[in-house]
Amino acid sequence: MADTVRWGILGAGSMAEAFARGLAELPDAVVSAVGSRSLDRAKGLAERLRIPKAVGSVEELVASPEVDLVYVSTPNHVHREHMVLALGSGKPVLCEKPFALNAGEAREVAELARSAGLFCMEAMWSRFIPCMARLRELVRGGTIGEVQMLSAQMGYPFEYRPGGRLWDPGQGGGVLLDLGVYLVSMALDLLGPVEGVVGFASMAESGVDDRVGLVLRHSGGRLSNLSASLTGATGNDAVLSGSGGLIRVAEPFYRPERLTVRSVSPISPGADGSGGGRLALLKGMPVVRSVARRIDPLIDLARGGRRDLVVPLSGNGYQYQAAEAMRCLRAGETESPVMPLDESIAILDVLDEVRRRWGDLGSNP
Ligand SMILES: NC(=O)C1=CN([C@@H]2O[C@H](COP(=O)(O)OP(=O)(O)OC[C@H]3O[C@@H](n4cnc5c(N)ncnc54)[C@H](OP(=O)(O)O)[C@@H]3O)[C@@H](O)[C@H]2O)C=CC1
Ligand SMILES: O=C1CO[C@H](CO)[C@@H](O)[C@@H]1O
Repeated sequence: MADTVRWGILGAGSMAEAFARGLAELPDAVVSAVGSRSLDRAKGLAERLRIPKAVGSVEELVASPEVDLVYVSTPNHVHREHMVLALGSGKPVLCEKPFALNAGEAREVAELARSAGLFCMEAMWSRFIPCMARLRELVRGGTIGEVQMLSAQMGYPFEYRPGGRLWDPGQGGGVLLDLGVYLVSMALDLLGPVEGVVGFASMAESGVDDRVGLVLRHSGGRLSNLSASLTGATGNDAVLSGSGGLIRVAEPFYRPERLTVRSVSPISPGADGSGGGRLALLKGMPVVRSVARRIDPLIDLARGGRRDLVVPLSGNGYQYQAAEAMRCLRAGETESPVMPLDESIAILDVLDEVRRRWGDLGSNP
């Protein structure tokens, strides 16, 4: 492999452009070709970003000899087909989220990539943002004790456009596949494998899910409480709770630059329920005991302290996942340890189960 990795971008829409702009942060990456169904659209992007080659079909793009690595940024319903074409042409692949429409499709692609010995990864860019790497370090280092729960939300009031990719069931639209995928990815990343899931949704007129609420049960009794919306604003932040404190991941949690860590020491109620070990402290305070009991957790927060950690990102943040794909390619690794194929399959297993249960629970029309 030459020093510079030559990317071929499949799709010429908004994400294709954002990804190409992100790549500009990497001195050892170039975009050598872009392809879309419409040659004009591919040419438009090529002109704007000075990409040397534009083609008007998926087949031409994946067959291009000047492409080392294909980035798939077409709509969800064609991810499987486009990855199969790229891998079939002997090209490693980075594919936009969601990796596929369901876990069955994801397993098929994973098998193909593995049997061909080619690199393949879902472009779950949030996992590669430096602040998220720092969060994983904190969690593994026991900063908040035993990690027990995640609460996260993601939502924006998108304009309702029935033919658009978000709203069209035929293109794999819906909030679960567009935004829910980030929430479930984060939950799996931080709390481990999922053993059970329940969820409710509201449905848009077009037939896609436009709001969802999920509870995931992870191994060891850990829980995630997740919600997503295509119709309204949410906090877009996340809180990870542990036996010894909590970490707040600042908005937007999928591309964060700040973590707030709060330590909370254990509350051990005495025989009289007055706060036990805190008694000495409480006694010194000019408050009655019943009030002290109520503010005990707040005292703990104040004593444990609060730390803000700022971990800035550069550019638009899409380059970090690309850098990992390039590292893997050079190292001869066919999967990234940060986002292996089994993780993409596990995410879709959860999304499949939620969708299956909606029917079971009769929560939707
Ligand atoms: N990581 C992130 O932050 C984001 C990720 N995404 C993901 O990126 C993907 C694309 O989204 P976005 O860029 O917004 O979508 P756009 O509609 O803006 O672009 C889609 C592109 O795919 C092409 N295309 C559509 N259908 C086909 C087909 N059947 N065969 C070949 N090309 C096709 C279109 O070109 P043509 O007109 O020529 O067909 C167009 O260039 C989605 O999977 C989405 O989930 C999206 C936004 C943000
Ligand atoms: O992946 C995504 C990231 O966030 C966007 C909202 O800002 C989504 O619409 C998009 O699909």
